[in-house]
Amino acid sequence: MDAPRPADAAAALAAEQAHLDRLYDRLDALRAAAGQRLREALRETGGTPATRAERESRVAAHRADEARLAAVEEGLCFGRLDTTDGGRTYIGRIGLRAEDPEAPPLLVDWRAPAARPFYLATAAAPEGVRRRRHLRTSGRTLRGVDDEVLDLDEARHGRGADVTGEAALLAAVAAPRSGRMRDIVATIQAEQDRIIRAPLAGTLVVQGGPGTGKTAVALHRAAYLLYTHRRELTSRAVLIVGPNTTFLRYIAHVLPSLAETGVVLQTPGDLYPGVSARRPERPEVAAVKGDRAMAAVLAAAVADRQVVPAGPVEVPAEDGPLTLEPATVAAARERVRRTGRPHNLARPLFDIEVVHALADQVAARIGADPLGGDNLLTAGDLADLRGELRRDPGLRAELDALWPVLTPEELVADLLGDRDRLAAAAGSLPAAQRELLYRADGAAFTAADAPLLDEAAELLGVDDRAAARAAARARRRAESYAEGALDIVRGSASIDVEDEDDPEILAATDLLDAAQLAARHVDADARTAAERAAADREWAYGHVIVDEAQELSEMDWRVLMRRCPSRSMTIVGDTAQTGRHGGAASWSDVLAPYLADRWRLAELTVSYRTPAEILDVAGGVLARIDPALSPPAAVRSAGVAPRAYRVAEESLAQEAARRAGAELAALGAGTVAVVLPDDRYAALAPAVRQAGAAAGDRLAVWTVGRAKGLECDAVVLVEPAALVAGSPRGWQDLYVALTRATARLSVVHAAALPTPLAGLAAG
Ligand SMILES: Nc1ncnc2c1ncn2[C@@H]1O[C@H](COP(=O)(O)OP(=O)(O)OP(=O)(O)O)[C@@H](O)[C@H]1O
Repeated sequence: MDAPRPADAAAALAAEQAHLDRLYDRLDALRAAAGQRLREALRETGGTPATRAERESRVAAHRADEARLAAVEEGLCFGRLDTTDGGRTYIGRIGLRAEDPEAPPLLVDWRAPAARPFYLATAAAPEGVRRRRHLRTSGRTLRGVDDEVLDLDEARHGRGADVTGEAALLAAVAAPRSGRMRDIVATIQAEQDRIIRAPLAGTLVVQGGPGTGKTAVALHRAAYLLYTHRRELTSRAVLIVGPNTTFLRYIAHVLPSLAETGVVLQTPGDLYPGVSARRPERPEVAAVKGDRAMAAVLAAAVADRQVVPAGPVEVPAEDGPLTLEPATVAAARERVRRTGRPHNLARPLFDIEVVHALADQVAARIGADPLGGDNLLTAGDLADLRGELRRDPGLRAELDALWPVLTPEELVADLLGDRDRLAAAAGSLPAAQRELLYRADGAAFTAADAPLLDEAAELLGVDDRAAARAAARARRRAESYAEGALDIVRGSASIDVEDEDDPEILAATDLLDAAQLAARHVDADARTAAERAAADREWAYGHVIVDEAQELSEMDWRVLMRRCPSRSMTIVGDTAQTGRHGGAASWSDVLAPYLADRWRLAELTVSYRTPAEILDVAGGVLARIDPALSPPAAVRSAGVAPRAYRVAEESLAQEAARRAGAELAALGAGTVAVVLPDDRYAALAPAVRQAGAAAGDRLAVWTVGRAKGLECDAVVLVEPAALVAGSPRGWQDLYVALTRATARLSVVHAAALPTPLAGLAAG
């Protein structure tokens, strides 16, 4: 095929640069306008509470606009589609229209239907696309273009450059990594695009090996769904759950650059609002807490707090002491339990039952007819008697002891901190597991406690009558304020409107009554849906995305399913990487309790991170996990074989630091991670960090748990045998550790290497 003449190529580049310039001019104009609107809104002052709230939300919207336009500066336009009918479409991070609304769009958003062929068209199925062009830019300058000619006729006649889209992909995947994830909008692959644009409804599971882009796809799907179902999802918000805060920091910047809001990012430990469960937990304890058996344990713990006294209890009362018989309490408890109400919400019913029984007791004593006839007390007397009893502080204290109103935090802390309570509620668990649950120190909550707290909240119910009464009081206050405001409007109507009786003229009072005006005032909650969602345990999200989903426990799943009653979910993960005891072994096991088989599976098969040389080694480890599994195909090879360095035990830290230094030098740019087994972390991490301090944030020191979902350019893996021996999921941990690198892997060890690594060339 003939290459285009240099003069033609230069002219084509100049034409593209001119188009880019037009796009950036338009972007600048939009940014200036957004800035102007923001400044104007900020200058406004005063007004009623309602107008102030309205202004605050306008300011927030203008700020979001400014941020959205600033975030697309780099790589604003990255593609061009030429269609067989002569059409030409530029694809970019956002859509841009010319000032003239009739003119064709200057730039089409990558999420719009018109952009789809950019990701899907192939020579075999060109979808009307003649040529796909990738634009390589840095800042506002065009550096070059890569063309794929999909019209075979044109390709045969040698028009168009013979460069494929692979160039852009390979450049992207081989670029050095920083500590932040980048978006992949310019190079989304067809199998990824199908997942990103899958319908909103239903549950989609995305299974794929390390580096196949699961996280990238999940984030781009969030952006796509928010774009396509904007109204529905910005009001209900999208929840993205990732394994730990390091991971959330790593991905947090991808979404703003995709210009999205309405997203809540949380770890499983954050899902119970108000408690940020960060305390570390031993894996075997987390395993017990994560088992679904804990749901029954918590239900039993609640039941255990509904006490029947061992013998009769004397309750001091005004007209002489009363006796509360165990049988009376047991009968009251039974009747209340049968209502199925949550514990706290059932308490008033329990009070009524007990008060009735005691009132009958008093009535029998003071109203008995000496002649043996019916009781002499009237219904009114009896009601008075019950009222007195209800207010009696002695009886209230007794009721509090028999059926205490509890917060979830109290229930869980009391249970875990008391062996007797554990024995009563967790009798179905083996004694060793009960002992693991016990904690003597009453310390802060861990991530594995968060789903227990959430479950406890479900079982206890929130008695929000006090809050509802307060809200009603606030509403009444606001209504009387609004009534006053409307009076003023009515009073001044004759001044504002010349002809009061003109039916064509609507006064404020025709459109609003005090209650409506007050409701506007009270409901003006300036928080975004995402902020409200994060603070509300009962929020039902519009869509939930779970990353590294294989790490969630059965109890975590119960929480997530409660947050997403519609089951509109995207679940991404890799069951071969499950590190948590009690994490997912198969997706059907995880989902069956909630969905039976009503979920769809999509698979990703190509690794864009890990080069062929490293995947070869990882493949041997994967075979140890399950001989039926094979690693994803590598999109490229790095040209460097992994190496092993054997040293004496006491030199592990020193050698790891030395290797890290050598890798940093070999890479030039990019990041290195030293991955340590959990049981060596405390001993080795400080020395490695100190030795590598000069590298700054180009060097990270991770345990495997921390490394989940992250990547770097070179990995120095220390003592893999300890990694394998350190956990029942040791092989999975090794598989994760090996597959973090985009380019280079070295292994530093004192003990013999695990068999699949035994063939590594010695360094
Ligand atoms: N289409 C693509 N174009 C460019 N880069 C891509 C593409 N798909 C994935 N990548 C890159 O490959 C790397 C791995 O992606 P990602 O972290 O999403 O994989 P993963 O499947 O979640 O991996 P793991 O299972 O290890 O967590 C990232 O750097 C990502 O940006």
